[in-house]
Amino acid sequence: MTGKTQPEHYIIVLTGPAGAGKTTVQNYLATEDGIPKIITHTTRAPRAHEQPGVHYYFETPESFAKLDLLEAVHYAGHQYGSSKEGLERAWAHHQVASIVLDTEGALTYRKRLGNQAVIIYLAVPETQELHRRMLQRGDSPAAVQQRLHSAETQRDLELPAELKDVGIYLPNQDWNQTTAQLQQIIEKLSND
Ligand SMILES: Nc1ncnc2c1ncn2[C@@H]1O[C@H](COP(=O)(O)OP(=O)(O)OP(=O)(O)O)[C@@H](O)[C@H]1O
Ligand SMILES: Nc1nc2c(ncn2[C@@H]2O[C@H](COP(=O)(O)O)[C@@H](O)[C@H]2O)c(=O)[nH]1
Repeated sequence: MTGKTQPEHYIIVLTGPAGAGKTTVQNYLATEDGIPKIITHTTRAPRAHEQPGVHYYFETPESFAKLDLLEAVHYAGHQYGSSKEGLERAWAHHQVASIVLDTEGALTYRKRLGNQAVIIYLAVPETQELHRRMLQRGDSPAAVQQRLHSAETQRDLELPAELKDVGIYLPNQDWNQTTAQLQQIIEKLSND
């Protein structure tokens, strides 16, 4: 026995409105810091570039109903959910993992995991910029309109009041500034 305590495990929860850059940041953390991504489940159809098991596990409403999920939400007409098994698999080999969630999911993770859930809210204040980014990503104009007008995207334009004291508010406009702030957060977690 060395008396040394085990390092804490963390889950970086990337949240914010549609098009804010959550997936882009998740990919960056995987490439730059070797932080594994937790793949979630959805009933929505894959986008042109998306592959099953890489971007999402794509489900039918029937297969989704059979999953054992840590949390699940409805977002813009589709179901999304994340499994406890996915988190445990990532934590078996890594101290830190990441997941992309809407703000409702972020709240659930915080309530269930406390300080182990590190909430990063990616902020892009101008709706026009979100619109531009989704079009640039290849979404159809109709899909962008539907997404931006959904109650969930409107809600996620702000960090929820319950997360104001615990979430990290990270404006994602200048990419160099975003990555500099991300590296500070990762360094702090690694030293814990
Ligand atoms: N700082 C940035 N400046 C300019 N464009 C950016 C920036 N960050 C991300 N993007 C671009 O914005 C688009 C949307 O990013 P991304 O798909 O990561 O958003 P998201 O938050 O995951 O969206 P959704 O919730 O709809 O899946 C992408 O084309 C991405 O390259
Ligand atoms: N609460 C959860 N939210 C999730 C999950 N997987 C993704 N998401 C969020 O849904 C919206 C829409 O995603 P999109 O890929 O269709 O643009 C976005 O905010 C994601 O962060 C999940 O398992 N649980």
